[in-house]
Amino acid sequence: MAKPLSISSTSNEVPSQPLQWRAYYEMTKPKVVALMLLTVLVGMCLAVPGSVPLQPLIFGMLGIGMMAGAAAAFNHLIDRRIDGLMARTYNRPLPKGRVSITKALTFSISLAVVGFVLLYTLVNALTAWLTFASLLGYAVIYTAYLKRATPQNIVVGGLAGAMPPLLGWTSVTGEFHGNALLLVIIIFAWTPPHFWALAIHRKAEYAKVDIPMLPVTHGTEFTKTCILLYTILLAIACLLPVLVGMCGPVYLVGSTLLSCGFIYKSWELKYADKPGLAMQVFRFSIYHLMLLFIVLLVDHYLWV
Ligand code: HEM
Ligand SMILES: CC(C)=CCC/C(C)=C/CC/C(C)=C/COP(=O)(O)OP(=O)(O)O
Repeated sequence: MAKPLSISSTSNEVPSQPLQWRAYYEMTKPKVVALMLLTVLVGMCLAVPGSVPLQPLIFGMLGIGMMAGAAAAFNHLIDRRIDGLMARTYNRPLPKGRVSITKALTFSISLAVVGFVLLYTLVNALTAWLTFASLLGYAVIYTAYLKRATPQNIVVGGLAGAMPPLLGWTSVTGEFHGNALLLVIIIFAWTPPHFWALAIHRKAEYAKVDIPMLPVTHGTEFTKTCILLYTILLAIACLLPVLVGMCGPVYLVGSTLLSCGFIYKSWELKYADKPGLAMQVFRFSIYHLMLLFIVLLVDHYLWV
């Protein structure tokens, strides 16, 4: 927390060329997009029995990945001022002046346009428009508006981040299906405990830049209660695929173990008086979602 804070949000110093690709790569939030692409892939695999047709598989992953990366880059652009003031983000390419605003804008728009054209021409129009709506949901509705407007910002804004399994599904089938929506609901319920755990740890920084994250507006204890309640809601949501007959026993056992682990960590966060628990919950959430979708995939190929 005692890191030096960057100040300039407009510096246009750009370092020598060879390392610049790293700055662009960083703006796409590659680890977040990688986990999203896993959920896209699982959405594709669950949409059809047997193997996924190659064209939607390749160009769907590519187009959705590019548009999600573009959305993340727009987030870097819009948030460059507050990012420069927070210890977690002050080193990002825009506040540090590693990439100019004009170049970042050109990069984001190009990535979004190429991604959209790939999806529209080589996958299908429904997926292209749904992905575009997700991009707008994250870059415009969440980042530019909700984030600064309400402590429920990430609950509503989380819908954009929850869309990838549906995007994978429609890439392959060209139509909506209730089962894909169940996967969206799971990520939607997962997002608040994922983010609020981090927000507890970074509460002072969000307060400093006037972003009304839940721990800032309603306090740490209230946020811990909400995390626990959402984790229980998530456990219920994780049972829905079994209840509709979409998944089998491997998923039931795997997801139940993961749910118990997550509830245990959230319970501990609320009731144990130990330091570092908030970041443990945050890290656990990432492994939880990754393993959950791997288990979905394993179950699908063993079950179908
Ligand atoms: C509105 C919804 C979401 C919010 C507000 C949010 C917030 C965040 C934040 C602030 C971080 C950065 C932590 C850091 O810099 O140390 C982060 C990390 C991460 N998030 Fe989320 N997240 C959301 C949705 C998602 C979704 C839908 C996924 C994947 C499906 C995801 C996957 C990840 C991963 C993998 C990381 C770790 C990245 C790294 O280590 O570089 N997040 N999240
Ligand atoms: C097309 C499509 C599927 C779009 C989804 C795009 C996407 C990358 C969503 C990620 C959600 C996320 C990391 C939110 C954190 O933003 P923040 O501004 O609260 O966090 P930060 O301070 O780390 O930037």
